[in-house]
Amino acid sequence: MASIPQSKLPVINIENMKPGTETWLSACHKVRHTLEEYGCFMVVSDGLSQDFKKEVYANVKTLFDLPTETKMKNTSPTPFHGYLGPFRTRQLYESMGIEHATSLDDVESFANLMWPSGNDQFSKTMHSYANLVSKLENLVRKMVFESYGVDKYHESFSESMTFVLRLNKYRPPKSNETNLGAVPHTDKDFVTILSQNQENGLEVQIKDDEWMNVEFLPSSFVVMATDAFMAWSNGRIKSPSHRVVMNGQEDRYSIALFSFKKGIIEIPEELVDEEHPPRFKPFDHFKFLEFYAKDSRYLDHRAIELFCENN
Ligand SMILES: O=C(O)CCC(=O)C(=O)O
Ligand SMILES: [Fe+2]
Repeated sequence: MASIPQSKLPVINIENMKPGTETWLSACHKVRHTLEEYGCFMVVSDGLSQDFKKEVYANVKTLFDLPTETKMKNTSPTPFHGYLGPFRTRQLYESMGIEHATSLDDVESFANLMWPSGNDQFSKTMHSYANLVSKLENLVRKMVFESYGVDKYHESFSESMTFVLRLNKYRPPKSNETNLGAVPHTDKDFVTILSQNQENGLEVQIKDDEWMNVEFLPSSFVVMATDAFMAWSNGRIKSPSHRVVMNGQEDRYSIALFSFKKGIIEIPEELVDEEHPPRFKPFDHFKFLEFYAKDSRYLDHRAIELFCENN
């Protein structure tokens, strides 16, 4: 079991390992056990150099500096995939979505919407970022599948994955405003991978009444499990509740890569037995997202429970 120093997210090294080696297998188990216990961990990645990160966040800031009516052109038929302006439960928040961000054409289409003659630098940078992070997403899933002995499903699962890159901005609160940038919630994609500029604010609920302040290390990402990943694992993996609290005086920017599976997610038969009867019926991931967009009565894991019960 991963042991963690008091109030620090576990940091796991998952890069530069050869599948099949003992180091690899032991890392796979560590990833799985940490996701079962905490639902999230931190990865320090060679790919996120200080220079690259600066370039990524400079581009994100340029994007948010555009007029609101331009940003509102970022629309999508899929819920939570386009522009989100500040709203009642997220007054400090503004967010944009780049769908299929691992395809350069799609990032360019997004940039063409935002800037009349496109923005090559933005497109190249965000596309490289999306590729780096989607590789990490793939690796995390592979490690968990392998640790559960269901690696044979990994490849076909990966072929059905699609990614949206969500760029977030949180402004500091005015004196009469709440400092809650994002209310407590669990994520509805499959694996979330987060980074931030230098401003902290993410908090993860470790126990009922205990919120852990996440301090991102340089070059780090936070890997977070979700309701869909929890359901796939028949309830073994934790979908941690998290929130954003703005204590600083500077704008906070973060980027979330959300992965979604096109089609049905079902519990592998290997994770079902007499002691572990299936807790979730097979479900269509995007239909779950549509359901959640219409019925957001529960922001936490109860949403997937309700959806699977009634579909
Ligand atoms: O900004 C962050 O660090 C977290 C964002 C988040 O939780 C989300 O977009 O679901
Ligand atoms: Fe989230």
